[in-house]
Amino acid sequence: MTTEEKILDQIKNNPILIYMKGVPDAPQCGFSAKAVALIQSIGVPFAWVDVLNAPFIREKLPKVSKWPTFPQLFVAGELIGGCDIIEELHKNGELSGILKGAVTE
Ligand SMILES: N[C@@H](CCC(=O)N[C@@H](CS)C(=O)NCC(=O)O)C(=O)O
Ligand code: FES
Repeated sequence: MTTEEKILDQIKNNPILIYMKGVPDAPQCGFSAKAVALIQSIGVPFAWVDVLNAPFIREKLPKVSKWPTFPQLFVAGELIGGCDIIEELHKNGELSGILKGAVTE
């Protein structure tokens, strides 16, 4: 499997997936820490990939998703965005519905 195929596979098979730096219990960057904390605050199960531990994915994902930075949140196969967008969706009350909708699909 190529790195791109692996990425597409991960996105397809995990209804909520965050590519982040570090792991949810020990994020290695403030942006990833904030993003994952907001997702955790909704209380839905989610998958994660630590790009610091997956250098090929770190290199390839921005080309696949056309999003240059980490974190990157995918819900139901679609890119939602990074930390700023997750924060915005949390503030305007949309994050919960987006995440819960994906889990019960
Ligand atoms: N404003 C961005 C902040 C994220 C960001 O700037 N990430 C940088 C530093 S962690 C990044 O991923 N750079 C590319 C890399 O490290 O591979 C967001 O909303 O997610
Ligand atoms: S690792 Fe330095 S800003 Fe994210």
